[in-house]
Parts: sequence; structure tokens; C-alpha cells
Amino acid sequence: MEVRAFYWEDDHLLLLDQRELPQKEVWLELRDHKAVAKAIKEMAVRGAPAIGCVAAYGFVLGVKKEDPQKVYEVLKSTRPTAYNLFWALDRMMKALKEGRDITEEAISIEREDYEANRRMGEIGSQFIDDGMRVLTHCNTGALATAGWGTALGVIRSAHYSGKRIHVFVNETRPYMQGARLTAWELLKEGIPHTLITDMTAGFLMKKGLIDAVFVGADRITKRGDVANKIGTYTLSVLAKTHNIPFYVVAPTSTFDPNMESGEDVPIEERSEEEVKSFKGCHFSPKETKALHIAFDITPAENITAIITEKGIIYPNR
Ligand SMILES: CSC[C@@H](O)[C@@H](O)C(=O)COP(=O)(O)O
Repeated sequence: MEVRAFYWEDDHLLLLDQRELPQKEVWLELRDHKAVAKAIKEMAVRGAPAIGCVAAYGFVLGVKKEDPQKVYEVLKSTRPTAYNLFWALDRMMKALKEGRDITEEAISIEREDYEANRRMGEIGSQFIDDGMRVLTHCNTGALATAGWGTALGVIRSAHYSGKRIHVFVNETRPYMQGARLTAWELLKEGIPHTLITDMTAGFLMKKGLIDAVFVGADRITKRGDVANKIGTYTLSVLAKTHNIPFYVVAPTSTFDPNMESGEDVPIEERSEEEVKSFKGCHFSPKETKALHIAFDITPAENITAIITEKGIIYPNR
């Protein structure tokens, strides 16, 4: 059965707590916008499109009791980089101001994201040939979206169309979205995969073992620069050096129409504890300072193509 990150249940939101995966499948019952904001901030739910969908439902829950502008601000301040969050909240505010049914609006945001993912899967699988070995970073699957996935959705579509593929999964330090979430999704789907440390990618490319790289995006600027999980930029440089195609897969709701260049994208910095420890297990001296930059910018020049639900963009043609 297809993985789902959340379900809207009329008066509350059910959310799969991704911090507990893959060991446990724990569902959180969220009944107000503050609980939704906390879940986004603390990464019980993550991935740009999923954050947008969940924030929209948080808005529905919040405006039942509180001033809409306050609800909007609380949800907006959770994570700074993923553009889908702002896109979804602006859309919800507009629907409210126009007197439309906001629950229906949130349901539409979720449905449209799912449909966009299915369409990107169809469009993007033309870049995957039978027998290909592809590399992916972070988690861009059903857990990061309303379902199916962006980059992982393309891989899923290629698999369902009968192509044999092998996926190399970057573990994605320090939050381990690749090791914990992507590996879990691929295992559930029966898609052959191998988990690697982030540092292994370059050597595999050098040995000719990677045919293409597929990643998602948190924000795409007007010139085609892409903000995505830290390590994406490094992969793009490696791919360019080794002449390997580098594909970004994202719905148009990830495109920021007001941002010219990657230089302007707000980049989230998270707690240094997440670099020095994992689930309470410290592996660095407590006194050592750590830097936790959660996203980086891949310049348009390093990207072969951006696959959207509306078609393909070739930023360098
Ligand atoms: C479809 S997901 C695209 C991105 O949101 C994904 O690649 C990513 O970087 C997620 O980061 P996260 O910090 O886990 O929210």
C-alpha cells in the first residue's frame, strides 16, 4: 500500500511522526495550529510540499479559534527555506478573504500536489532507461509530499513502468532522511537500492557506477538556482565533473516568483546538537562547536533539467 505522511479527518489532522521512522509508525493527532506549527518546526513532518499541505490544514484548524493573521504568522515562522509553506499559506489567506471554503482549499492543495507528483513521474521517467543506476539525496518521496513523491516519484514511476533500476541512497547527514525515510519507502515498494554514506557518491561516479542524479527542491528562483538539502550542491559539482546528468524534480508551487537568485534564499540553520548527536547519543565532545546549515544552493549552471508537472525546463539552453 502507498505510504502517506498525513490524513485530514474533518476536525483534526493525523500525521505520521517521521522522527520515529523507520523503527516505529507513530501517528500524531493534531487539533490546533500551534500543534501543527510545532510538528513542522520539530520535523515530525518535513519535505517542502508536505510542509505546505500540512500548514494549509493547520490554517483551517487555527482560524476556527484565532485571528487569521496570527495563525498565518505562527505557521509561517516554522521553517524559512521551503517555499511551498509560504505559497500554501498565501493561498489559504486569499481563499479566506474571498469568502471561499477554506477546508476545500486545503483539500485542493493536497490533491493538486498528489496529481503534480504523478504527472512529474510520467514526464521524468523518460530520463530513466532500463538498467540505470541512479543516485538520490534526502527524502523526496511520499513522505515529503501529498503522496508519490518528486524525485523519488520519478524513480517510482520508472519502476512501475517496468524499468529495472537501482537506486543509490545518500544517507543525508545529519538528519538521515535518506537512511531512515528513503530506504524505508524503497523497501516498501520493492525497488532495489543501496544505502551509501554521503561521502561515497564521488567515488562511485568516478568508477562509472552512477548514470544520473535525481533530487528535489525546497525553493527555485527565477534564474533556476535550486535550494535543497545540504549536500545537493556538492553532488551537482561532482555530477558535472563526471559528466553525469543532474535532474531536479519539483512542482511549480516550489518556484518563488519574487526571488531572482539563489543568493537571496533564506537558508535554515538548525541546532548544532543535531550534528553532534543522534537521538540523544553524543558522538562529539559536548564543548565542540558545530555548524548545522540545513540547505544549500545549486546554481542553474549545474542543472541538466528541472522537471515540473507543467513540463521540463532546461536552465542552460
Ligand atoms: C519533495 S521534497 C524536496 C525537498 O523538500 C527535500 O529534498 C528536502 O530537502 C527536505 O528537507 P527537510 O529538511 O527534510 O524538510
